[in-house]
Amino acid sequence: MNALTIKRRVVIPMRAGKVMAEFVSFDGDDSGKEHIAIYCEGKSPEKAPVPLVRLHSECLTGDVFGSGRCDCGEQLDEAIDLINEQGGYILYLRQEGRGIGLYAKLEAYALQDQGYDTYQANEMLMLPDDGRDFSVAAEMLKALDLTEIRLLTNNPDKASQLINNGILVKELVPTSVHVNKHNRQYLETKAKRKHHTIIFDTMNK
Ligand SMILES: Nc1nc2c(ncn2[C@@H]2O[C@H](COP(=O)(O)OP(=O)(O)OP(=O)(O)O)[C@@H](O)[C@H]2O)c(=O)[nH]1
Ligand SMILES: [Zn+2]
Repeated sequence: MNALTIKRRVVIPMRAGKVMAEFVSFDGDDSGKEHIAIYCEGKSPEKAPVPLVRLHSECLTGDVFGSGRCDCGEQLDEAIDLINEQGGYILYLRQEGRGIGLYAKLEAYALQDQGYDTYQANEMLMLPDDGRDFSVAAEMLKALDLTEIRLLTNNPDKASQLINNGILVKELVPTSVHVNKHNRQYLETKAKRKHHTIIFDTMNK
């Protein structure tokens, strides 16, 4: 993965002006994917000397349309709340469907409707069960001068990929789990097959 440099910083008032965020674009990524960093200064930045960072993989269905098949939309809202409070960054990574793209994710959903789990469905399509390479996130962090972070995630692979790419993850901050009858099996499968730290006894049915 090439080193990246900052291309542009632009302020965007989010949530009807209640959350002021800076959107940052980058030069140097040959993949052509338009990954974005979203920065909030935080209302009490002195309380969190090591910045909070969320790596969020794009999920059009969840992030934009509030799909109940996953919990991406709720997790994104939570991350915005936290960085607005504590200060920090969301790296919004254009890795729809864990890297397989939106159309393929819809194919995978159709297979899940026939009984396959979230990883088997990808494999049935001859696609990686999780094709995400987070080295680009490490390069985005370096371009932002962030080499020590607190990482908001339940996914151990995000932390290990960042560490392997030169980022010091000083703390793992768990993200909430938002369960419903449509996404329970998806969440359970992530915990079982990919060791996500998901605590089910706090989840509603
Ligand atoms: N292929 C596939 N992708 C899915 C499915 N459900 C959700 N996704 C994608 O999974 C990704 C979820 O990303 P994140 O929330 O950043 O990551 P995570 O691995 O769940 O880890 P956390 O940091 O703990 O939330 C998004 O790109 C979604 O589009 C599915 O059933 N199949
Ligand atoms: Zn989702």
